[in-house]
Amino acid sequence: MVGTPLSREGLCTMILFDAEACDGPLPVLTDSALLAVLGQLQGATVAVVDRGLRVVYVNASFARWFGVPGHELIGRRLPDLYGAVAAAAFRPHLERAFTGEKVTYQRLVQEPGGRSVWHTISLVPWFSERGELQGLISSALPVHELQSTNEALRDAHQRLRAHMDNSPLAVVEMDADLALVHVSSRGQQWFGWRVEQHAGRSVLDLPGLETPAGPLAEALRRLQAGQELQNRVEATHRHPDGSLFHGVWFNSALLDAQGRTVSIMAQIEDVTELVESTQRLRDLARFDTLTGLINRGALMAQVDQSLSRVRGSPQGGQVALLFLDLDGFKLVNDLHGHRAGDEVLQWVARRLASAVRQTDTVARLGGDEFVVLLDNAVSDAVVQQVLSRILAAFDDPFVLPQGPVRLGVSVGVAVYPQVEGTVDELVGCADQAMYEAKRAGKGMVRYAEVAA
Ligand SMILES: Nc1nc2c(ncn2[C@@H]2O[C@H](COP(=O)(O)OP(=O)(O)OP(=O)(O)O)[C@@H](O)[C@H]2O)c(=O)[nH]1
Repeated sequence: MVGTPLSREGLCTMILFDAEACDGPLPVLTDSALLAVLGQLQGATVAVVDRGLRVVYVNASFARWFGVPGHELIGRRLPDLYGAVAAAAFRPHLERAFTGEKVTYQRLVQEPGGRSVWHTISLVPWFSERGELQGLISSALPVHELQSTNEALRDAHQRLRAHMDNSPLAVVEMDADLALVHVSSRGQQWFGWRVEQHAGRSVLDLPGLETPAGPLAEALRRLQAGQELQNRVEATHRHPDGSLFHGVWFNSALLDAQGRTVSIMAQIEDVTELVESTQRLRDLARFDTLTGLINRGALMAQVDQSLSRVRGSPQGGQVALLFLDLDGFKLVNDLHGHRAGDEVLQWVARRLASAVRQTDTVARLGGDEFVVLLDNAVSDAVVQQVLSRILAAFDDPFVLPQGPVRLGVSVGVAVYPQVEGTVDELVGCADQAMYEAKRAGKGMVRYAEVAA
């Protein structure tokens, strides 16, 4: 059939199926491509127009659409049939098709019953055997279901994206290789990631992750490997302005029918405030708020560790506890007020911290009581040296706005293993020795008694 001119009879035979369209004068169409195209258009609403947009062929469906016998449409111009508004809407498509391009577009069409239905409109250029453009074949097929489904999907997608962007969490979507696919606006803000800029790069290689090789990488790897469907992990990040933030990543994997991970979504919650307040609480539990030195509880834990280390070490070693109580401190409060007393305690803390070695520990037990713990390279000579520096730290007066204040200190010393016992016993021995120093006249140093 290809290449055979289509005769009036041939076309009429074809149009016999479209009885309404067939009566009346018919043009002779002479293109095999036209025949081929028309043959494939079963179920479609079809019209053929010449270069002047005059109708040369319509099928029954097209005639039904206009509610007139087909022959009444032959010779009429499309713009006249459809009206100016509709014609203006499809003119650009016609113009493209007249350049020789096959054009497909979708249009909401009012059906004869009044129902609006989405149609796919195809405009196929119709060429003569000599390659001259004769006109266009227009076909319309209803695609309502597909279109509605697409619209519903697009709506759902847009709603989901809007939810993602409104969420207080940052949402990051990755493919199975952890390459960035989508990042919500909050994620863009927190991490500085842009899909246009970072698409295809593994999230673990992007800027802003402080712990890329740590637990986060491991959690994502378990999802990639299909070992878990969801997990939760904490990680520390940096905002584009350089400030730190702590995030909890709630990750989930999407699997295909074969059970392979195809997508990973992370929803990240900013828990910086929580982490910082927990840290503050921990600090409060460990540190003395007035002086910033560690407190009694933290000191006891540290002495315990030091004793365990020395006891467990084949080389052994010494641990020295220097128990300090200020002499006549109550008078500072009484003379200058509690606030001045606080200031002196802060000064004492600073002077003690600079009197000891870097590896030594200074703690405030409460009131005017301090403990210095020496647990590293301790010898009798070292204890002596540190003691004399501590005593020297009280040589100079503490200068308050109210005037200079002179203070002394009494010190009790307990050195393990010369003094044996539990942490409490050791600290108790140093405390007892400090009382001996007080009794001996203050400003003195006394060693705890060594068990016979
Ligand atoms: N300013 C201030 N005073 C405190 C604080 N804690 C305890 N004190 C006071 O410190 C004093 C400690 O009492 P003592 O050790 O008996 O007083 P002291 O004058 O040093 O007596 P001696 O040790 O015998 O020389 C008390 O007056 C407490 O009220 C504090 O945090 N700030």
